This record gives sequence, structure tokens and C-alpha cells, in this order.
Amino acid sequence: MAPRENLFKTAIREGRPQIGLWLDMADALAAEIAGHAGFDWLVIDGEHGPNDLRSILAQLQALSSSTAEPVVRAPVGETWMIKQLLDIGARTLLIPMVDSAEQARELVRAVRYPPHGVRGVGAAVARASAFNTIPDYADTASDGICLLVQAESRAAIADLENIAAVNGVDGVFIGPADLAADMGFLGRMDAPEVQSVIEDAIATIVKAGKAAGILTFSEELNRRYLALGASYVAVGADVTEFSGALRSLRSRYRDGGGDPDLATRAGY
Ligand SMILES: O=C(O)C(=O)C[C@H](O)[C@@H](O)CO
Repeated sequence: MAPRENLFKTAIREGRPQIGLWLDMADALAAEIAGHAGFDWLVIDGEHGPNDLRSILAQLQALSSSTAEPVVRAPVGETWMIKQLLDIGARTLLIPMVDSAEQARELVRAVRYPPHGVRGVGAAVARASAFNTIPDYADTASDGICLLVQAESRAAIADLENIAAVNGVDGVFIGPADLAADMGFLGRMDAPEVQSVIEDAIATIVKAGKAAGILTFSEELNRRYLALGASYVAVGADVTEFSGALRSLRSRYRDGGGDPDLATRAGY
């Protein structure tokens, strides 16, 4: 039995738009609910969500009955951390703060077994191999693994062509919040200077033959990025959706109607 196909990886390779959501509740039940909402991909956020290996595992298990591809964002791109995430069954990884092609090449090595990389071999006891019931797991694992690197600094933008060209990088994901901050526009992702860099970055990634992705809570921007060739866009986050819905509900019962902006305030 070979590992099942990574349909998200196939879709972004073919340029078919994939709509995603950020999961920062760090909760299996919340992930399961999101899994049944029809998203194509869901980011289990190990960078900013209060996650550890166990909570990521629980969310992977909760999502195993859904068609959404779990995308696990590591806190940082460390080889030992990537090994643990792959062993618990994460197949699509999003690695934050990748500033150079050299860093991207190291990440490719981290997700591959020798002789192509440095991933430690422990498949026999790992969930990734369905506990040793996928006999050819080690030989076929890299087919299902999808490596997405995040470009979110001026340094990354300067080396973007080379990052996108790295063999084994499946997609480059633009982090608008960090990019804006690094450019001197903290919290102002909509600044024209930032938007112009983002649009050029999408073009560069697509020209290199790789999948471009991004997260924004603005529907207008998401539609624009899709039109420019981005193939996987995250359109919101569980925390902000939950919080916005609750505040909106509460404000309807407040004298005077409450603060109409509460539910829609942009986040980053
Ligand atoms: O820079 C960004 O934008 C991202 O990397 C995404 C954010 O980290 C995400 O958590 C939304 O706030």
C-alpha cells in the first residue's frame, strides 16, 4: 500500500486555486469543525498558535476524516523539528522566515531521507507510515511531501528568484504581515509600497514555475492575488472568525447597537 496522494500538492502544481484557513485555536475539535467546512487546506499554526507536538498530532488526527489538506506551520525551520512533524504524519509543511535559497536548500534536505537529505529514519514507529503498514513508505515518502517556504522579509524578496528555483521547494508563500513590518509598515499590509512588492513577488514565483500562496483577510485582495496567479490563498483564521462572530452577536444586544467595526476589524 503506497501513501495516499497529496491532492493539495497536485492541485497547486497544476495551478488549481485552493482556498485555505489558518487554525490558531490549537484545538482538535475546532480543527475538526473547520475540516468539515469545505476548505481545501488548513494551516495548523505552530508559529503563532499555542501548539506543541501533541496538539498538532491531535489536530492531524481530527482532520483525517476531512478532505482538507492539513498544512503544518513549524515554529522555525529546524531539521529536528521537521523530522518530528513528518513522523507524526504532517505531509505539507509551511516553514516561516526563509530568507535565502541556501536556507531553502537545507529545508529540502530536511524533508528527504538519505542519500537525498538528512531526515532521520524512524518510519517503523511513526504515524507517517501508518505504523509500519505502508511497507514502501521510506521509498515513496517524498512523493507525498509538499514543502512550502515563507518569504516575508526584504532579504527573502531580494533572493526570491533563487528561492523559488530551488528543486524540491513546491511553493513559496508570502507572509504579508511580516513583510510589511520588515519594510517599515507594521500592521499596514495595504500600503501601496507593500502591495507592489507582493504583486511582483507573486509574478516572480509563478514565472519560476512554482506555486505562489498568501494569506489576507481581505476578500478583494484575495481575489486580486488569485487573478495574478496565486494558487493557494488563506482567507481567514479560526480565532478571528470566532471572535468576530461572538462580538457581533453580543453587540446586537447592546444599547445603541455597539461598535459596528468590531466584527470586521482587520487582523495581522
Ligand atoms: O507574515 C504573515 O502575514 C504571516 O506569516 C501570517 C501570520 O503569521 C498569520 O498568523 C496571521 O496573523
